[in-house]
Amino acid sequence: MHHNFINGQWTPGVGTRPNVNPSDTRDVVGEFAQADAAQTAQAIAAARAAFPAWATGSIQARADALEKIAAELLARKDELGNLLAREEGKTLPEAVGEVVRAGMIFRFFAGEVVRQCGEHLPSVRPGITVDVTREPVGVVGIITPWNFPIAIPAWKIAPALAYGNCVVFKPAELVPGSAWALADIIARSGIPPGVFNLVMGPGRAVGQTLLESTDVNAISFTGSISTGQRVLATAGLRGAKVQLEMGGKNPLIVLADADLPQAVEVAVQGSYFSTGQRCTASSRLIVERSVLPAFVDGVKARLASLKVDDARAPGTDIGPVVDADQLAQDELYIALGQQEGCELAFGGQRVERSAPGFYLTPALLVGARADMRVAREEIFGPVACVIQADDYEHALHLANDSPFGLSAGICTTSLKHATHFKRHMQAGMVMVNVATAGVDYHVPFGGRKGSSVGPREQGRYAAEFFTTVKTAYTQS
Ligand SMILES: NC(=O)c1ccc[n+]([C@@H]2O[C@H](COP(=O)([O-])OP(=O)(O)OC[C@H]3O[C@@H](n4cnc5c(N)ncnc54)[C@H](O)[C@@H]3O)[C@@H](O)[C@H]2O)c1
Ligand SMILES: O=S(=O)(O)c1ccc(CO)cc1
Repeated sequence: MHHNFINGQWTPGVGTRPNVNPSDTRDVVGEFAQADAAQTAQAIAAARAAFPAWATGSIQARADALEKIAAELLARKDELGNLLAREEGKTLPEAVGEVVRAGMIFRFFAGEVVRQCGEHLPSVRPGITVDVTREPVGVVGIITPWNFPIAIPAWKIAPALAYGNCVVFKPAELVPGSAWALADIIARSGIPPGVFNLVMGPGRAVGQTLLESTDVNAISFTGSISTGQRVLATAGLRGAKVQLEMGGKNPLIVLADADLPQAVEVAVQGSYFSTGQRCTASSRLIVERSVLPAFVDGVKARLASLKVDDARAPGTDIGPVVDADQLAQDELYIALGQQEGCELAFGGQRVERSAPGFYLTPALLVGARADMRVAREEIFGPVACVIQADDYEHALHLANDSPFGLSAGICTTSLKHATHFKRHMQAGMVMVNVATAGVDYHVPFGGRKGSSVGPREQGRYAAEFFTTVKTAYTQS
């Protein structure tokens, strides 16, 4: 049994929930505690009580704790990657890579603890000086989705702790294993009781309590648009600081002058790896007319070479979809795309493997138009659609015609078009001859329009959300 971690104690929940392997639904990864609103309130109270000492305590102790967490994550990358692949379904190399990303994030923020700085300025008034400093926000509620079970928690928890905040962490119901393992490592890192708390359980009980509690000063959320809107309406309305990372409908433009084999690889990597379950996945492939047939043939040939199988089997390129609901959603959109007039040029079929799992072949819809639902709504599976463009200007117009603005890419050998695209694409992250998915851990991450609310995550920009600025005037 895996308990919640509240005020330095492993604490049984009010119920339990099994964690099921999507590659083999007969395999139960473990039983995990489920909290209710009252237990969540205990965690919030513990974080509140721990905050004054943690916020003003030794920064060396903070840095040492984060470095210890980083070192253990990196040392156990294979074991934790195996757990992650087993509970979420991304392939073993992808899962090990995610654990390494989590370790590097903790290492980065261990360094940031001792690199915090402020400003000392002259005042416009004689005899007065001004200091601008950053202070922690307080108690931070961290609410995460299932698709990056350890990296997303790491990139919220590490900066929260580094800048002196206390944390109540509520992971997604589908992937408590990696969250629990991370909590276990944090619990042994030397941080005082109450500074970090893990509360597993349903969004409507645990998450909602975090949103409503006036003892929670900030909410950092990654997940769906609908839940994000609820976070904004509840926590935002009561004045909490709110950071939302939500969906994407990320375009990849392929121009006639692109290196075509490279463009095919960039498209396949971005659209289908990690089973397409990345908010940065390329789900709209916007292709200039003259190269469209060759591009589609290239993508189909590459997809045919991919092995869809158990996430942990050697040689698997694409693991299963995360659960039955997501599989049904993927299939619904594939059928909808065909009803809207697309041709299903490849895949989109359930496949049987040696064990019962949620296996779907990567689907390519050709002949999409910008107004179709498959071209506007996030599917969050191994499904991409191809939209024809007349030229670069048309392609850019189509790419920007979206309620989302997270990541966007272009494949071209034209410096002129690449430069124009980087400036005029309305997205938080733009890529030239690089997949829309696959980002560094030390630079800002986030989007525009309906994709994100609040300051960027990651790198030094994380300080914007996890600290609040103070201006001090001193008459000498
Ligand atoms: N932009 C990004 O950085 C990014 C990254 C990964 C995933 N996503 C998005 O996440 C979605 C998939 O993840 P998901 O299905 O886990 O999303 P989700 O919104 O269903 O759940 C996210 C988290 O919110 C919690 N939650 C649910 N109801 C809640 C409530 N009433 N109050 C508070 N918390 C509540 C869930 O329990 C979970 O922990 C996709 O839409 C994807 O685009 C975005
Ligand atoms: O684009 S990816 O590098 O795959 C990536 C990693 C982590 C996250 C977390 O939101 C998103 C995208």
